[in-house]
Amino acid sequence: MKFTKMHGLGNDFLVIDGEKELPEYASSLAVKWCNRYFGAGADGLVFILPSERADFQMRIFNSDGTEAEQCGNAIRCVCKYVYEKGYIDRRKVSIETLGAGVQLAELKTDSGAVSSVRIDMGEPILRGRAVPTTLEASPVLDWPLEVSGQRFRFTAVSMGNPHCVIFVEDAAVFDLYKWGPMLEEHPIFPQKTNVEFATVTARDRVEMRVWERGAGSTLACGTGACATLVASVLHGYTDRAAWIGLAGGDLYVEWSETDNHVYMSGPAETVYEGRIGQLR
Ligand SMILES: N[C@H](CCC[C@H](N)C(=O)O)C(=O)O
Repeated sequence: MKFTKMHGLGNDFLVIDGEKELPEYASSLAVKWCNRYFGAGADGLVFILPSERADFQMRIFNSDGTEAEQCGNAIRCVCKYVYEKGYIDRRKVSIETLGAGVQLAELKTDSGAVSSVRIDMGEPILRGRAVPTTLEASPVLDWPLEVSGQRFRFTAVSMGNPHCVIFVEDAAVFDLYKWGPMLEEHPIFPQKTNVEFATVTARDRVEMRVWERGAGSTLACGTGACATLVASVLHGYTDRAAWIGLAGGDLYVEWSETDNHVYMSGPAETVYEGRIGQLR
């Protein structure tokens, strides 16, 4: 089976095109192919499929085989792919997702290649399933959480997929590998969660490092960047548009006051095309 290796700020994917419907073995294929030693290596496996509601449908599987409702960096890669393959001849494209509805994208091109994509990521869900119903009514933004003796306060924001945003002294040096896995699997998150550690450095800039549900530490997380901006605005730390600085680079995120939608802008790159599995 052929694939195209792509990434958004180093959050990398194997993109599969040409399937008419999701293969039933998609999950096990993700585990096998995303393995960085025994497979091609990636944070996720992405399928571009036909859609009756949008120009295309995107399905995304984490490297542990779990399917995610949405993926910000992958959706930018999908938009780049379909434009540069000539499937569309316009700079606007709609993508159906599993858990975030149909999302609209605007492409910026430079001599025929897509240089960056601006995605309407839809409305943030603030009382999402990441927060148990017992706490749902509370106006409190910061939820208390204790993990092996360490107390945290987090803001739960869903972008179709769950995010737990924690503001820390210095995200760039925070011990992601120690606390990320424990928070990802904490029972307070019935669907598990992506975990963002954030440090506000200006009204228009937040440094963020991410431990992703089903993928672990990645260089960037698009939905996580959106969740981080929303949490920062809710706390009054930043304006409604800011740069989110990630290990792999910067994303520009805006939370519109007019339509309450979150808009994420950033690059997408193609690395190579390959084929995996027995050639004969
Ligand atoms: N691990 C995420 C899916 C990928 C999201 C991330 N790579 C992005 O760019 O949004 C989850 O299980 O919700």
